[in-house]
Amino acid sequence: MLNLYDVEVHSRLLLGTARYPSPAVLAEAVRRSKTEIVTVSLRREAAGGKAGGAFFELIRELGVRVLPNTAGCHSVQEAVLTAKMARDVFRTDWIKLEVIGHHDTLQPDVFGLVEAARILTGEGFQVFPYTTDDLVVAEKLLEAGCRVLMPWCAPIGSAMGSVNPMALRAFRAHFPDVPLIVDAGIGRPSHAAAVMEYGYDAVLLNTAVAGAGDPAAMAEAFAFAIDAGRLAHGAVPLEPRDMAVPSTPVIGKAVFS
Ligand SMILES: CC(=O)[C@@H](O)[C@H](O)COP(=O)(O)O
Repeated sequence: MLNLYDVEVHSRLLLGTARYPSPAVLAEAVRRSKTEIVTVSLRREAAGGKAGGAFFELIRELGVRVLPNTAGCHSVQEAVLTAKMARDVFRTDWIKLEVIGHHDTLQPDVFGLVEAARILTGEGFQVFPYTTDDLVVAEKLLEAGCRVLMPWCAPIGSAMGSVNPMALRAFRAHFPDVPLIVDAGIGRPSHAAAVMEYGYDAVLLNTAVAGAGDPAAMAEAFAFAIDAGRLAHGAVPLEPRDMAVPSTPVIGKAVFS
């Protein structure tokens, strides 16, 4: 079981709800992913006016927990205001906090992120910060009151998978007791399995499912991969070696003799 701010969930896949070909496909992807948590961009959907209302209704009907996000916010003020609106709309203290700092990479503005996290935790929010793999920033986020961290593995929507596996492993090792969710940049189920093998607690992804040829089938594939990665981590995988090691060490002997 995964414990996030005292809420226990079975599924270790958190799914984004943007860019699906249709609401029906989104609903089917959510069902086949077996996710218990979806993230929703309040700014993007609210910008649709009436359509935004219908979308929020659809999300409520999915029967999963909502993690509203501040996607598209580029300043502390915008992110804090969006979080407060999201709390009213979805009646939850959970907020996935994004403060975007760079137009090309959509890299978080980590200074603004820490500031916004401090303000929001002070107002009773339970903050899921989308951050880089920088350990110092992560420490500051914990000091600001975050009890979950969400490091990226590659830029949002890039589908690259982990571009710096060493940093992600160090991040995991540095915060053994903090729930860690890899967020953004996952492109394939194998990428998700890899970060779960590093010992991450969960994965949040959107583009890789919404943009797939068959989003619902891909959602299910991710669910299997995440479970496989988790199982493999618990089974303690071998470390790679430089040299060959014979897998059949004793030559000429009968099996088990
Ligand atoms: C939906 C959402 O929250 C994204 O901002 C998130 O970071 C996912 O990124 P990918 O689309 O790369 O999976």
